[in-house]
Amino acid sequence: MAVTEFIPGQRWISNTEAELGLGIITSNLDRRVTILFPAAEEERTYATDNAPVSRVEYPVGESVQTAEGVEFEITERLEKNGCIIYFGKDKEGNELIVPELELDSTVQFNRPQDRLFAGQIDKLSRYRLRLDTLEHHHRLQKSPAYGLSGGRVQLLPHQFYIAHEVANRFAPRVLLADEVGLGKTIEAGLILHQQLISGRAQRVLITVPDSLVYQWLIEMLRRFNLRFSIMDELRCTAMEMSGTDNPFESAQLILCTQSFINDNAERIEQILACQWDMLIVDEAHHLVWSETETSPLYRTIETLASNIPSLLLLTATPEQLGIESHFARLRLLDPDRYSDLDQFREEQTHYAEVNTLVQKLIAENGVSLLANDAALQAELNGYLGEETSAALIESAQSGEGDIALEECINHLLDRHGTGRVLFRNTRDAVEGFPKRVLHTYPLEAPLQLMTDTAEATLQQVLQPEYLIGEDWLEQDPRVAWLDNWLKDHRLEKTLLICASADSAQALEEYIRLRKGVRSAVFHEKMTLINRDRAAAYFADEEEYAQVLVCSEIGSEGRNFQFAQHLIMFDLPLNPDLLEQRIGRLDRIGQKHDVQIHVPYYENSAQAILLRWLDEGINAFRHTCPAGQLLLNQFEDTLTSLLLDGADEAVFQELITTSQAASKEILDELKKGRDRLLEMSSCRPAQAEALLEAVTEYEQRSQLVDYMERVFDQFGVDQQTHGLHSVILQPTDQMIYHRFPGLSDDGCTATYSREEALGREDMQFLNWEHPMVSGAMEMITGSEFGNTAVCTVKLPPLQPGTLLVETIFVLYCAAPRALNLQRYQPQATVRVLFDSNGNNLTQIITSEHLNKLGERVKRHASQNLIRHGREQISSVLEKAETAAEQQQDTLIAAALDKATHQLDEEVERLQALIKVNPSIREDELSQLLANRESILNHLRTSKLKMDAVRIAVVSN
Ligand SMILES: Nc1ncnc2c1ncn2[C@@H]1O[C@H](COP(=O)(O)OP(=O)(O)OP(=O)(O)O)[C@@H](O)[C@H]1O
Repeated sequence: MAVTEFIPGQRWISNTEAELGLGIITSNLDRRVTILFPAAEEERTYATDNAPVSRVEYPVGESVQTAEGVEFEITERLEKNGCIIYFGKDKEGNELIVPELELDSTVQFNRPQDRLFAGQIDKLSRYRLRLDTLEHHHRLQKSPAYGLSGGRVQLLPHQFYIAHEVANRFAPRVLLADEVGLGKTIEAGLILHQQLISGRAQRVLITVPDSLVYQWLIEMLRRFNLRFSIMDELRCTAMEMSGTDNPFESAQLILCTQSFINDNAERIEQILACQWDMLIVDEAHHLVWSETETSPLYRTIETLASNIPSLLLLTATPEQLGIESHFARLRLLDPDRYSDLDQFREEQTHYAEVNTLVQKLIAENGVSLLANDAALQAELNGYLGEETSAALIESAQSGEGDIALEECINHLLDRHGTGRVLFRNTRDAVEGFPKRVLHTYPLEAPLQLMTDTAEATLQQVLQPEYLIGEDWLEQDPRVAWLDNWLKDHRLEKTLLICASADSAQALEEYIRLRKGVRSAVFHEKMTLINRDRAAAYFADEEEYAQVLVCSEIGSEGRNFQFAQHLIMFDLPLNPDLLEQRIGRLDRIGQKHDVQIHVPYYENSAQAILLRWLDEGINAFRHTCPAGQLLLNQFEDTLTSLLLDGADEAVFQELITTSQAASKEILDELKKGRDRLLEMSSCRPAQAEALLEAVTEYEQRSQLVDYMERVFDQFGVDQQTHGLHSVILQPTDQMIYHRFPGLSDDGCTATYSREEALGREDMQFLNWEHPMVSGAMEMITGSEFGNTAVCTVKLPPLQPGTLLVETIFVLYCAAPRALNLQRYQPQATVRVLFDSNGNNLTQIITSEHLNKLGERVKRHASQNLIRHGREQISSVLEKAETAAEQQQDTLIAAALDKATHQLDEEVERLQALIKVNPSIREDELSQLLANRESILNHLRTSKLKMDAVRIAVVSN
């Protein structure tokens, strides 16, 4: 660039820092030019021969503003001493004379045409990246897997089915009740992630038992890239002392323990003062409720639940505290629907009838029954109404039996199942779990216990260390047995659970200090940090504790599936607690059979309980969904046997009747609610289709290609690390100071889900990772790559012809949560005209230009644009007109798709509401309101020019 071109008073704009606004040349001395940017109050000095700036000259007809904010349209321009004087008229028709020095400095050149004429021309590679970004963005938003594929998790059908079912609702309120260890935390994470990504939720509160707070923190971060802030009394007080009014306002995602908020009026008030979108409560079986008494924790959660739109309750053992508490948790989800306990009890009995019908349809001759069996058809009428069932029967009769059958079952499950509020997958339905093997070790009872235990309490007989007295560690044969067992299994990680924290503490101290065992302890009386330290020591792969001694409640919900041995130092009376214990090891990720070891005294209460749990109700080797019901039924007989000693005949009778009752209840559950529940918790065909959509959505090779270009353009250094992984490092050449999701130290990242599952030290790069979505947002939300100039050799065209390619997007200022893109038929509208006004859109494609287009140096491009400005402007006008002609068709197509989909959803919900009381009225009104809002916004969409590429035909 010639030195003389910079003249003080001229207006220029920075090519690399457009956000500085319009600059003024203040000096041009010694081959250095200084530019003041008044809007940003910044000054820059550049070498005159390579200053990254462009001259700004407005053409006649353009509307601009003076520094005082007066808008005027330019009618004439005059150049004087290298600077321009603009003449124009303001809105009132007053004439103005404005030297360019007095123009508004805050202008931003974001529109592609403005940038183009301001000489801000991007590289061709950036232009192409912008267009690809728009396409990817649109494809992702339209996919049914949108929001669900970002987690570092295995693609398990039962989890994705639930997540998809729930995440697509507005303000979902559900109870996630999969059996222990099937991944409720992951399901909640998937739902949460989807709601956050789609903009349906922004502020989330998770509350969990003390022992799980860090586990949740880590799971959310490493699996879903969600960074929660832990809030506790100390942190709140510290924040308040440093001037924060309400500590809960300080973050969007907050995690706290249930003990912290329990009955804590002041903190609850602060929580309620914030606007939350979602509340997640883990181990929700702690929320105790009966018709006569409500626990403080229940009341606390009830207060929050009635103020927060979306609610996820998680428990593996929903009926652990009885049907009342189960009912009460459902009541938290929907107080209107669950208002009467007796009615609820009654309803439970009807599930069997629906299930019988479903089972008939599932049977081999289901299609023929549907088509021909008058009795079944009459029954169907009763459940689905005349219209629906007639249509189904007719399609079954006209050869579309399989489709009709599937639809019929779906309708029945939808309308008469429990699936709307309650999801429960069982191990029987989810494959791939290892076996459970029980080892029992009869021991001789210590002398004290052989004599007088008549006055003993139930707790004492079940935890006999309380009977033995202070020196139990020396006297208790279970301790000696443990010592020997650990010696024989030195290399095996073992989890030991006993009921009480005190016993756990004493036992661990004893085996560590007296017996030299590498051990750690974990119970509710420890600080959270120490608990997590102990768990980490146990989990360590090299320097690990051989045994982790846990109390009952302390270990609830924890992940210890890397261990294979579980010692039950005592046994809980409640089979659900037994299941919780086994569930620490028997969880997703367990690679071996689970070995359960139970040392017990012969002829003691423990021996009785062991046999009842094993022989009577088969609770060790298999999950026992009937556990609570069986305990209710037999608790009196069982406890009197435990306290008074075994009368063999009575005991045998107990075992036999328990077996029979267990079988009966299981059969009943299979016939009724549980079978329906299981079917509506995961419909395999839909789950499979969803996982296919997730795999399709992932398109790993496209992502690799896309991100390589992104990193390259943004100046992030990438080195190949492995077959699917890269090392990413920020550099001094980055075009912005920071790259989203990339820390100053850089990171290693893999594109492979399989590798990411095994290598937690690596980031899992997928379309929803913050680095990828952040980069996409940076590109589409800014002017990045929205102008380009190239030359092309296209022999039939006259050399010198200008080709103007314009890209439009259908734009609408709507809340993100409405996700309007999914209804739009295409990502962009492309129009291409030559300078003679010929529409060549169909003849010269983007691919042609991408392939044949050759780079033009910046200075030459700027000159070209300056000289061709008039021609280009008139072509751009034509392009806008041509695009506008498509606008109505596009909007109509979007409206059509949205109406079709939303009407279907509304109809489904309306039909459901008539027969299934689990649908909340507000769900329907919310859906209707959203439908309205989506359609209204779509109607106001406008095509907006997003990018321009000028190609000059060369010879
Ligand atoms: N899809 C998945 N991919 C990888 N790991 C998973 C997946 N689902 C679950 N896991 C792992 O399996 C274990 C059990 O999952 P999770 O803690 O979510 O189960 P849960 O049902 O909440 O258990 P609990 O009933 O004990 O509370 C965890 O270690 C979790 O990380």
